[in-house]
Amino acid sequence: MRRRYLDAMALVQKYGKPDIFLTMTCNPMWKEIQDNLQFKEKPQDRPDLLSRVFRAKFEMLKAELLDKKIFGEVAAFVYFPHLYSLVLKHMVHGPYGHMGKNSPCMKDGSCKNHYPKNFCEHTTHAEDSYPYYRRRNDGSKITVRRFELDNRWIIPYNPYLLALFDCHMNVEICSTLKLVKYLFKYIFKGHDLISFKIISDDSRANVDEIREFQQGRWISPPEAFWRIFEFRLNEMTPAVYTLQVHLPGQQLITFNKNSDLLPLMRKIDFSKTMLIEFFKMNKTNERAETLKCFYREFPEHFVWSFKYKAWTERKRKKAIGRLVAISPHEGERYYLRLLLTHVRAPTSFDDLLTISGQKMDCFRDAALALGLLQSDTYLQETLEEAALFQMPSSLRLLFATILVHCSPTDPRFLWNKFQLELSVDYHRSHHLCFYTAEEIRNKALQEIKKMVEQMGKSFPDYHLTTDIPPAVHYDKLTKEIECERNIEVLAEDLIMSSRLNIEQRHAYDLILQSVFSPIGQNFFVDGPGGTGKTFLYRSLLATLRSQGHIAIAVATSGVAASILPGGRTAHSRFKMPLDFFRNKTCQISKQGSVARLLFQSRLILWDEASMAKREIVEAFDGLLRDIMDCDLPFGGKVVVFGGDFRQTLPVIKQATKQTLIESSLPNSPLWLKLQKLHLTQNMRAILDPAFSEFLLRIGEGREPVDIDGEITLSSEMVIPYTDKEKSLNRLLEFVFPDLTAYLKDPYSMINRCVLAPKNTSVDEINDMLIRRFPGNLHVYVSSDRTVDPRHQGDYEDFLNSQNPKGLPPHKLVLKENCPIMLMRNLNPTEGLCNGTRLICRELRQNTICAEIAFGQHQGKRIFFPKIPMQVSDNDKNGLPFIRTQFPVRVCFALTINKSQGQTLDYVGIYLREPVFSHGQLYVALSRVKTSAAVKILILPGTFDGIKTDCKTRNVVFEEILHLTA
Ligand SMILES: Nc1ncnc2c1ncn2[C@@H]1O[C@H](COP(=O)(O)OP(=O)(O)OP(=O)(O)O)[C@@H](O)[C@H]1O
Repeated sequence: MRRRYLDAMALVQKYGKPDIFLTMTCNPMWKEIQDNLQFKEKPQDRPDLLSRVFRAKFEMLKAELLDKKIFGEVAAFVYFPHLYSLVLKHMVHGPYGHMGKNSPCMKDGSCKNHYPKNFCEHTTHAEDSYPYYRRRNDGSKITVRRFELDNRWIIPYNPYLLALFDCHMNVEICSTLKLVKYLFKYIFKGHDLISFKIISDDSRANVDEIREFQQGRWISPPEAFWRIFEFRLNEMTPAVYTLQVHLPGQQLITFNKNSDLLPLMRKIDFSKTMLIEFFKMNKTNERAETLKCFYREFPEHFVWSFKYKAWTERKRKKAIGRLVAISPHEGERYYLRLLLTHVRAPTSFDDLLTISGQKMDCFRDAALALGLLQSDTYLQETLEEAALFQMPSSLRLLFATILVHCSPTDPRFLWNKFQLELSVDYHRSHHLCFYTAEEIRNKALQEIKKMVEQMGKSFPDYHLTTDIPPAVHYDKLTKEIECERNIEVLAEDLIMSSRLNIEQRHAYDLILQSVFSPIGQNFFVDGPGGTGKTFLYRSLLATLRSQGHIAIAVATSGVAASILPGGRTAHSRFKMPLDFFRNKTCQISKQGSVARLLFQSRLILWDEASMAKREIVEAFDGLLRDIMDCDLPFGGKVVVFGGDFRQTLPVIKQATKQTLIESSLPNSPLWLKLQKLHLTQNMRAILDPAFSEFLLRIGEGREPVDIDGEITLSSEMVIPYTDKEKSLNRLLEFVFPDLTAYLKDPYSMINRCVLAPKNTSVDEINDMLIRRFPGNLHVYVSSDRTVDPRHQGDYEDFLNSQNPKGLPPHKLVLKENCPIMLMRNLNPTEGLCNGTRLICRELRQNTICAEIAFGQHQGKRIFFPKIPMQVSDNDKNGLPFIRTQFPVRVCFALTINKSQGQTLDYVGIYLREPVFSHGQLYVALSRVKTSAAVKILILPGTFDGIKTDCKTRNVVFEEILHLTA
């Protein structure tokens, strides 16, 4: 068994990805086969032997099954060259639904395991989701209990391992935390249980419920066999060392309750513990000195001898270390643990206490000085630090951000302490305008109030002063309108209308005509990437705004919103609930200021509507009908949607192709109500018509594919793969040829980007580039806490290792002048949306000062505090926690989905794995103006024997293109 297990592991290592695990059901037959055949060679080298055995067994079982008339339970017979095997009944799910209404998997009328699955040409492993296994629509069918089932009903299995070991065995990609939990549950859940009822023959006897229902333990014959022979049922590898953590002089010892303590005390050498010896090794052992390990990494390189109480160099076997869990209630011991998890190669307790040459009084202070703990006064320190910059208007925005996003315990204290710094510019102008101290104070307060209200909060809730005049009701109602009216119209946008091409001009005229006619129409501007949809919106917005009308601009994604003047995400503008699944209405009061704004608007533009779920657009329709008291679509307002269904569709976690298509706008009844305006001329790639034509073929899935379903890219576009490091360097050098040059002009870097399908690849590239970027490295460590404080001690390391989507990393590594992206909608009115790109200007301990890099607010300086951010409840890690960190991440590289809508000068596409969803390859390629401005690196997959430099997958859901044709 063990050998088989190791063989299986070898196979997995040979064929599998590093992040996979193996589950298997024990089968005593293996041992029998092994004993009988006396395998000298590895089984996979002797397919002829296996073939004989399996063939014989196959025939035997088939006969038996036929004899017992349970043939229907054999789902499929699979033949491999040289290998014969059976796929037993549990490899097929069903029949259920109309074929078997009482199937145990039926819940609320459908299968809780989501069978039948969709057909799928390739196995794809999307981000944060289960893998979608290949299920070819090749016409194969099997009859199970009178019903014909095809590939959609087959439970994932690994044909090679199945044939080799002849048992239900599968290899799964360990894609989610839930799956890991499931694996452990499988191993530790114990023996199968059944509940049985004993019915008395004598029906008149008294009913004894306790006797009637008993829980019985049922052991299957194979399990009994394994237990009798004491074979191992599972094993864990690598070994895990539990590392002790103790305060100085507080070493732990264990002893028998009957031990005589005095001799014991004399016998034990307290000077030697795992921790103290770890310190000693870091001072005296050459290897330890060069390795500079964290305490938890030490057992990977050294072995602890319990007998001699010493670490020696590890020669064999793998092991990893984990520090014992310590609750924050334990005080100093907890802080010591915190330091040990973040400080490399400490040489003593004193060394841990010494930070920047200064010895701290306790471990807590040391952790605080290293920024590992969030001090009670961190907000105060943040404001103190930012005040030194002497930029009072930015300081007021920071103050408002702190009020709204950081929930200070005593806002009034902060106001009293910093009111001078917050109003210093009014003090300066005091000599010119003769303001009184009271007036100056009120002016600063009014401005903070305005910002707080822009962020959607009520200013009086913060109780900064008692004497601030309450807002006039009318002001409250018009504040959103005022904000919209204050959006600056740029001169370059104003002249755009004179530069429109014929198609754009046609759309522009039609839309404006509708705006000024009594009954508003609704449009959908449909055009491939680069045909100037955004160009058209900008000219429309500029024309209407310059005439004093209200035109609202929203986009589905933050990045696309940041490109439009005054743009906001549709979610923030229409107050869509974050958990749209539970609550499907916009949180806007009909009497409120947003409703008034929508009422008065002449035009509402919604960019990248192809990325929005149809339910969101339907909720928006409901909102407008309600506000306008009109049952026409969108309440009779002129609403212009725009997008391209060749590009990426809504992002829905774990969604199948079917769900994605069903959730997109063309499946809504509203789609038919929208007048379609088509743009066809690619203005972005106007100078490279061949490239423009190639892009369309990619977008519409017309580029020819080979037998593996892959397209071939031109060799000029592809970076040849030699080895990962060299090829990746070539890609990065293409996009960022001279990183030092960007120090002088960081703006020249903002239109260069590496794109990748998944966040993991994006993080890899960002990490490489930030280290190569010139300048001093600043590492900001987040403080992570569980929502339920009781779990803090147990999960601290785990939380730090988590990198959930939408949250900044635990270790945020930044340098001055590097590009960053905002990860929260801090203040959309001031240009601070989720997706806004900025340039880091100054990095302090508690504040980051950055400059908006793009769009209408370009050049504006902003201070960011650390903000507590919570992972969404429905996140798959199953453990809600709060991370306090700067709400930004480095953005040399972006995911393809985030780049949608942008025009870039140079793009490097990093395909560590192929694209996994509709439109991704098209979006990535179509960001640039010519084919010379894009390079692609395709890493060979785990199973690719030969190099496939120029071949890659292009995922196009033709169904959605047919719907919109
Ligand atoms: N009429 C025009 N004259 C000059 N340049 C134009 C015109 N229309 C579009 N462009 C330019 O073409 C590029 C692409 O335009 P735009 O971003 O508006 O396209 P898009 O259709 O919104 O693309 P995507 O679907 O990728 O978001 C931009 O650089 C834009 O300035």
